[in-house]
Amino acid sequence: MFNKLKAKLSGFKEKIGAKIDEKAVAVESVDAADNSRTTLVTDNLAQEIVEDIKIVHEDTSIPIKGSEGIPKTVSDKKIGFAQKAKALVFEREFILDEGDLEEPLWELEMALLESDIALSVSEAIVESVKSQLVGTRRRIGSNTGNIVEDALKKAIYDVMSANVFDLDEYVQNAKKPVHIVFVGINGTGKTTSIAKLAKRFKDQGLSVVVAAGDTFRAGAIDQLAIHASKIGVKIIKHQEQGDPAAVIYDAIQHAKANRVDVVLSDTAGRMHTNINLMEQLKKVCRVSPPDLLIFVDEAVAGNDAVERAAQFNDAVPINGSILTKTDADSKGGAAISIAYITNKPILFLGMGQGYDDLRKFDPQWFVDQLFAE
Ligand SMILES: Nc1nc2c(ncn2[C@@H]2O[C@H](COP(=O)(O)OP(=O)(O)OP(=O)(O)O)[C@@H](O)[C@H]2O)c(=O)[nH]1
Repeated sequence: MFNKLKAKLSGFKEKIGAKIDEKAVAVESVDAADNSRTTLVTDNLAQEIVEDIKIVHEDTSIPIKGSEGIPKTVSDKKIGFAQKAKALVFEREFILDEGDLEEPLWELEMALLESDIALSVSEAIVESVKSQLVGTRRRIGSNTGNIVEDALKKAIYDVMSANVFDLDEYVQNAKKPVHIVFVGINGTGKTTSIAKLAKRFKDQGLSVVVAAGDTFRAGAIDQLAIHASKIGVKIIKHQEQGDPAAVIYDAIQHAKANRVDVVLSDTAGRMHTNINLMEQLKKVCRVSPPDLLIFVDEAVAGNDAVERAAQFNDAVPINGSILTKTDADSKGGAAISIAYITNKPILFLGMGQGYDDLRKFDPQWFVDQLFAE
């Protein structure tokens, strides 16, 4: 899971960590020499100091009094050097500037884009890492790996955690029956996700009915019926090509009459551009207004899934997304981008074909996975 992205993040961590270490060494050598500035400075040592100053000078954009050019005499060197050392090192700390991070941050952005993370999301992550690292005082000898990892974790967590929403809690507390409609294109795992959620709610002690609202695709009704019988929940179905609004209406009536807690309505796969099917979906929502409309797509589709979610959200506002097939996803781009782009939470991740392979989305868990050994 997310192997390619993990490798890229780890590469970035090492690269930027090396940069920080390089700077710490340069600053530290200036610091060390500063402590001995009252001793006699030999020509060799003076040369070393000049080199140190060059490194520090190149490595920082902090304006330092007297830093223009390399001093010419040994005593000039001593004075210039002492001023620089004071400005850069304070109680064995040093400051990272933008120049230190420019190249690795550029590489980070490229790596994020290659991982199918949407452009605006990649930019937000890079900006966050930059603002966390640039201008901050770093203790010489502190663990650079941790510094970088913490910054990356926070940046990724922040873009993923828009409007986190607990569906279990919502369903437990909502007025019954709770009606949830599932939308998305064909073959992404919509029906399987409905079956997984039906089992989840049943395991939580709730009664569930599923509505076979995909009357469009041959075999879709049977597919849902097989799931329903395996899980042991009731299905309401009509004939193929029937009116989905009528099927779903019947499911709601059944739930009300029999005090069923949750109605999960399947719908035919469609794009937001499919006018007839979108009109059909609007009719379903008019006849039996859903409490929640959930968009389902596959994580492996990367940017395509994110774009579809955004387009769907514009056409028929969704309440959140389920991303399926994350077990087969090496890039992680859709999972990282979708909440930020739609401003609606990811609710669950599909992580396999079994009914229990559904994980409640937790941005902290996700971020930890990205940095797990
Ligand atoms: N590996 C993996 N496979 C999944 C996951 N979720 C669903 N699948 C598989 O994806 C395939 C398509 O799933 P369906 O549930 O039939 O897809 P759908 O979106 O309902 O498709 P339509 O009925 O055509 O609308 C099936 O073979 C599922 O077993 C998942 O999280 N991981």
